[in-house]
Amino acid sequence: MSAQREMKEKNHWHKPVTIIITVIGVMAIVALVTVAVLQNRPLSQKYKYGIVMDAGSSHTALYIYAWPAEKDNNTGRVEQTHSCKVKGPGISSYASNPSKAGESLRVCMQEAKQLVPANHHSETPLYLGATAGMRLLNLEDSSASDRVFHAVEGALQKFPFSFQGARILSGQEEGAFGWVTVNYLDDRLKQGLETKGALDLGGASTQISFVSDTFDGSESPDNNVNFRLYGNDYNLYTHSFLCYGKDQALRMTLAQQTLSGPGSILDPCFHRGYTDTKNYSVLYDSPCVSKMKPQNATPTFTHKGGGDFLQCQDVIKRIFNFTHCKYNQCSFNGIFQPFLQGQYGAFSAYYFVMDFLNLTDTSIPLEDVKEKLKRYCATPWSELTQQHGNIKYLAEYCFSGTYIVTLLTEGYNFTSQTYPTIKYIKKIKGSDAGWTLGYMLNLTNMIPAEAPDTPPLPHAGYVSIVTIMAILLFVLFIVSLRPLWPRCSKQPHII
Ligand SMILES: O=P(O)(O)OP(=O)(O)OP(=O)(O)OC[C@H]1O[C@@H](n2cnc3c(O)ncnc32)[C@H](O)[C@@H]1O
Ligand SMILES: [Ca+2]
Repeated sequence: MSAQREMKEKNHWHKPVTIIITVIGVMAIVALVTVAVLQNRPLSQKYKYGIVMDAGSSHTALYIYAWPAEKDNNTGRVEQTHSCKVKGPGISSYASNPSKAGESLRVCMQEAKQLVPANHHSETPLYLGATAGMRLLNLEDSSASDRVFHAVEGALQKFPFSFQGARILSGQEEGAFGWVTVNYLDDRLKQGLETKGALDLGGASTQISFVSDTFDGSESPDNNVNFRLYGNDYNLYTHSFLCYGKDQALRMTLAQQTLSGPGSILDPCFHRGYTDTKNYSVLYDSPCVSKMKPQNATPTFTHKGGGDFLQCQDVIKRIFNFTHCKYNQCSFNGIFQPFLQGQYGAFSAYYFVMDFLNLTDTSIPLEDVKEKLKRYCATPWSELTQQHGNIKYLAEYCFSGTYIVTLLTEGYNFTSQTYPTIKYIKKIKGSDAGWTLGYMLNLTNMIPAEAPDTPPLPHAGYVSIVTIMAILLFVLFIVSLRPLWPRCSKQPHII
């Protein structure tokens, strides 16, 4: 028993001072880890919002974007949380009744008011950007375009957002911001990866934008946009072809076939059995074709389908001018274009049309794409309407598919080899491909010119290291108390 008492006396762990030191040590380490972790934890996710209205030639769409409030500068963080398609045509169609243009936006704006939290309304920027439809109206009748903008601005100002104005984007801006959107959503900008080109086919204009090593801007400064994003310089080639969106291209193709003012035409881009009566004054009511209007023609003509892909390609080719090029190389209409390079994302009507035709898979060889189009165009109109009902755009898909293939190959010089570099896309990571996101990122300065400083460690790594170090310190502390440990080996044997 005396040996047991002696052992208890030698066991310093039972000394109050040792117990106090150990407890304080443990508390200090727990406090250290807690403070370090809490101090550096990511702040609670508060969001900021931005709204962009895309006033296109064929329709207007509203997009709501949201991003974590404390991380404006981090790429890939801004996401589209909602989109709303405005009912009715594009705002340029309201030239003779501008107040209706403003009214048409109301439903989508009400939706935005519901979806953006009320306490964020006044700090949420709202932009409206108009593209080729308003560009054409502005060319045709600038005071009519001013009246439309006036009505639209009046309607948007009535909402509680921070309205930043409505304006026409230049073709350059439209092309460049489409490229920014695609590469931002793909996370290529921040990581300094090779960028993707952007192909946008609208109703009234079409844009091509890409980075090419052979292009430094000197040959054609009008087609050059320079960006410095996240510490990388980009020399972007971009061009917007006004009148080469699919609706205006269809007008031009029809105009090509009615130059002499015939009473009827057999259009190879429409299906056999298709027939419609069209008004000359309606067809030629656009600056893209107004100069070609035949004199002394009857008011209407009969538009009949011939259903022939190859002939359709021939009439489409006639709207492209390949005769002059003052540069080393051109796409068409004497416009400079450097060598194609890298991958391309093709969106808007490129996607709608190729999706309908089941041709979004670009691993299908270009020759097979043409063969499928040939068969599709040769399908009688009655068979198509039986199969699909009377859906919108049905009559136009033969033209549109043929136009896309012709624009890409004859216009932009894509070949059978380079065709697979194109991907037909609608959305990237949940956000629509288009110029709107790039436009907002630019106007809110959300993409910095220089790469932002990032903490050397992500939060999880930081927490792990602090915890491991604290445990290590604790173990060392315990080991350092070794002289105070009970000496088990010298314990007297109890017999
Ligand atoms: O860029 P701009 O030229 O101003 O025109 P937009 O912005 O109005 O043009 P969109 O990309 O919205 O649409 C391009 C064209 O595709 C048409 N379109 C929309 N949905 C379609 C679908 O499902 N199938 C075929 N065409 C479609 C639309 O009417 C336009 O003619
Ligand atoms: Ca558009």
